[in-house]
Amino acid sequence: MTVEISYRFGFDAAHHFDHFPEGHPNRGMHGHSFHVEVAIEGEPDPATGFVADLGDLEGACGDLRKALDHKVLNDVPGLAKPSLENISIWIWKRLKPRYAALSRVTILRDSAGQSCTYRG
Ligand SMILES: Nc1nc2c(c(=O)[nH]1)N=C([C@H](O)[C@H](O)COP(=O)(O)OP(=O)(O)OP(=O)(O)O)CN2
Ligand SMILES: [Zn+2]
Repeated sequence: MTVEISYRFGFDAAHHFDHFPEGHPNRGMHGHSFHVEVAIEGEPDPATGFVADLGDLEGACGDLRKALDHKVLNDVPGLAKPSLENISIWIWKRLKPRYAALSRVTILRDSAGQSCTYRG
């Protein structure tokens, strides 16, 4: 029986988008609060009952949070264009080698009702 487990974390960060015209609020440096939900799908291991250890996943996400929180996202290596789309892909690339059964990375900007999901 396949189940999906997930872990959610938040971070606050700044970014800017150079493709918007001069004077547009998205062109200048501005900040957001983001939430990220990562999901792993699979069958529970009969020996443990776990698909993956959520404590271990929390640790892996903590490292990513450290790389993003209170940063200018454009300056984070690999995130020159820090859209929701590219942030979700950036997180996927860093978790997938450790979690082969990673099924989804969703990033949400709750305050604006916006989200993006990457499934590989
Ligand atoms: N497809 C995408 N479109 C846009 C993205 C994106 O990541 N993918 N991002 C933006 C900007 O980040 C923009 O700053 C979002 O602004 P807005 O929609 O006005 O949201 P708020 O400023 O209200 O968000 P708060 O965090 O509540 O301040 C634009 N388009
Ligand atoms: Zn923005």
